[in-house]
Amino acid sequence: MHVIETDLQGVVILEPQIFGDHRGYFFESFSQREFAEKVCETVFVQDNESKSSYGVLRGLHYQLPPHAQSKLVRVIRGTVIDVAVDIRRESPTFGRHVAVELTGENHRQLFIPRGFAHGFVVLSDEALFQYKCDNFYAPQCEGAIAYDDPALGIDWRLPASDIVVSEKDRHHPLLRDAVLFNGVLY
Ligand SMILES: Cc1cn([C@H]2C[C@H](O)[C@@H](COP(=O)(O)OP(=O)(O)O[C@H]3O[C@H](C)C(=O)[C@H](O)[C@H]3O)O2)c(=O)[nH]c1=O
Repeated sequence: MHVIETDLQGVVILEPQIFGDHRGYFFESFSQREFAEKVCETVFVQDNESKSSYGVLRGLHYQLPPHAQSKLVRVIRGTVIDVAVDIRRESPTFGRHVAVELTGENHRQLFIPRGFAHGFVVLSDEALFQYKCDNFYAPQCEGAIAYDDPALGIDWRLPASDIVVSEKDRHHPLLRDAVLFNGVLY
């Protein structure tokens, strides 16, 4: 597995070693040993899967401490732009984001540590999205910020008219207000 640093400390891209042959391909999609050796010691406790059609945007979500989650995300089929936003108020990269294209072909994964909001948008007709979390779902501690907050400057690569969100994701605060009204994000 090859690890690629990003502009945000701790957010890394993982490129697994793919073994292709006349039958197709094989790769280890996750190894606790290699992850601990090359990324960090964390124990994932929950696997999630979601399927979304073209234009669906899920995010920008996070869980507040003590239920904050690190996530290891990947696309089984399709293409997404996956985004992590630093929401740690004391961080020198507070409010900065990385955006990475994850596809069923490039097999890339993104590790998003605790302290980041996460979301993705689907560029293909459909995307099958799978991810590991190192803390359980805690809806009472869910937080979110507006995916289209101008201060974040995220290029979702689609016309706004193509973006499809849940009713919930239509009404999240700007990061600036979330800091004010959510108190400490982190
Ligand atoms: C996240 C989650 C949801 N659910 C249930 C709750 C709802 O009845 C249903 C759909 O939930 P939601 O609309 O919050 O799903 P997403 O919009 O994909 O939320 C996720 O979107 C972004 C991309 C994230 O990184 C988070 O993991 C998560 O917030 O699944 C569960 O039972 N367990 C869970 O861990």
